[in-house]
Parts: sequence; structure tokens; C-alpha cells
Amino acid sequence: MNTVLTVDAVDRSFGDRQVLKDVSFTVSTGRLTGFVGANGAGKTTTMRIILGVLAADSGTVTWRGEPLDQEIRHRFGYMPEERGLYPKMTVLEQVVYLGRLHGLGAAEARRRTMALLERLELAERADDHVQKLSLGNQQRAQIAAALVHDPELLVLDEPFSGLDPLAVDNVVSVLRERAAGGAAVLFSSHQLDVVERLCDDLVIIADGAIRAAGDRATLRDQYTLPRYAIEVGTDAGWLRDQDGVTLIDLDGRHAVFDLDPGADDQRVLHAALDRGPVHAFGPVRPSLAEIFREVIQ
Ligand SMILES: Nc1ncnc2c1ncn2[C@@H]1O[C@H](COP(=O)(O)OP(=O)(O)OP(=O)(O)O)[C@@H](O)[C@H]1O
Repeated sequence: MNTVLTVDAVDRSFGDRQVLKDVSFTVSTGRLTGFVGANGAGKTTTMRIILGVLAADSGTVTWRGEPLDQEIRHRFGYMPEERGLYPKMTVLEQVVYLGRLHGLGAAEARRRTMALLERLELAERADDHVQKLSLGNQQRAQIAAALVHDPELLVLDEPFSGLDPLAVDNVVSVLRERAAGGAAVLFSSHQLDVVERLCDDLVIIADGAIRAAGDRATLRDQYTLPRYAIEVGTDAGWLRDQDGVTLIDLDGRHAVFDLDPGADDQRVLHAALDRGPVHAFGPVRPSLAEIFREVIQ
């Protein structure tokens, strides 16, 4: 993995309230990193520190090993929580303007803007004033504004909130293309189902502290007991008495159970076969929501 952004031991307080406690994680190129946590967990504060809008009390943020400065941050794209488009500009003017602020020439800014609006299915709205757009379309315009200068790091605060499922898919595919093109993408979300579907790496924050971080598959293995589902020909209640088995759900012939570390799944399968036919048996992957519940406890 190609780590580019490193957040290391960042603390931040507001008054006497510490809202970030020793926050550390990394973001890699070519990957979508989901920053997940409940309301007030500290996601926006962390993102503002990465973007230099807010200072850390202690700790560091580095880009390819270098401390961040304005020149490096100029190559980042940011979609802030407080959406900041000018209501009286058209979408086209707005995105071109932001591209120019990032050093693009007028023709290039316009070309890239039109391509992006096309890709985000917003081209028909290019000449509308931002304030006339639906909230979902304003959000797409905001995403175009964050992407127009082809940033090396994209930091997006809740980019999917307020988007309908088709729009989410569209934005996800745009972000995937950027990642495939070598960008690093960090986005916050409290929508676990969306994050589950699209992120490669996860950073879970609760009460200002990182509770888990890493790639999705590793986190799943690390934070959950092996879980199995079984479907048998008769009632599966006997599972209750099996050593090393914790029943999670029992519904007649169908059961879901966790196995203690070291317990043998094949032993359970044989025990089931001794009692009759087994129609299905295998591991089930925990959902992100389940991992989340486990690590924020
Ligand atoms: N400028 C500020 N002054 C005082 N407290 C603040 C300030 N900014 C944030 N906080 C507090 O810091 C904590 C973390 O807020 P933050 O916005 O970073 O959380 P979040 O995870 O982004 O939540 P949300 O999903 O609700 O935006 C919250 O308790 C918030 O009230």
C-alpha cells in the first residue's frame, strides 16, 4: 500500500473539552478510505486539521513524509461540511472559478468543468444558479468543485448524505476513477451501509479516539469471532449444548452462531450430520455495522 497521508498522535481541545485524543491513521493512494463515526465523534475536526482550517494542539499531519504547508494543501480537494458554493453564481461559473483559483487556465478550467459535470450527470444544470438546484444537485456541484483541479488527496465530509441511491452510485464511480488514477480519497460518513459497500480502508472513531483502522477484510477478521450459519433438516436447538458455540439466532432449522477461538467448525458440522441432513453450512461475514458496534463499545 502506498501511504501518502499520515495523521500522527493529534490532540485537539475546545475550551476544556478534548474532542480529539491521540488520533492516528494513514490514507493511501489508489484507495477509498472511509472515516466512520457517530455524530460528534470528531470526523469534521480531524478533516479540518488535515486541511489546515484548524490547528492541532499537538501531533502532526504529514504528506509523503513532509509536514503540510499551503503549497501541498493546494493540491488537495476539500468538500467541507458547511457546503460553500456561492448561491448567485451558475454551476459552471462556480466550478470554473474554483479551478482557476487552483491555477488552471480559463480554457482548461472550462473543459474540465464540463467533463466533470457531464460525468456527475449535472451538465444540463451547468447554467443554473446554484441556489436553484435541488439539494442533491448542489451536493454534486460541490463534489465537482472539490475535484476540478485533479487533487492528489480528496477529503470529503459526508459526500453521500442527501443523495439518492442512484446518485450515490454515480459519485462512488467518480471517486473510484479518481482513486484508480492515483488519488487518495478520504471521506467521512455515518451511513455504514454506504461505507460498507464502497470503502477499501476504514478508520473508526468514537468520542475523539480511533477505535480501529485498516483494510476492511483485516478489520473483519480482527474484530469479530468466526460466525457461521447452518440450515438442517430438523430443529437446530441442539446447538445450544455444543461446546464452544454461542447461539446468535435460532429459527427452527436455521441458526447463526459464533465459535470460540480454537473451536472446530468441522466438529459442529459432524454433530449436525449425525442428526440428519445439512442443507447449508458456512461462515458468514459480519457487516460493518456489527464491527462498528463491537469496536465502539
Ligand atoms: N468550533 C468548535 N467549538 C467548540 N466545540 C466544537 C467546535 N467544533 C466542534 N466541536 C465539538 O467537537 C466535537 C466533535 O465535532 P465534529 O464536528 O468533529 O464531529 P463529527 O464526527 O464530524 O460529527 P458530525 O457527524 O455531527 O459532523 C463535538 O462535540 C463538537 O460539538
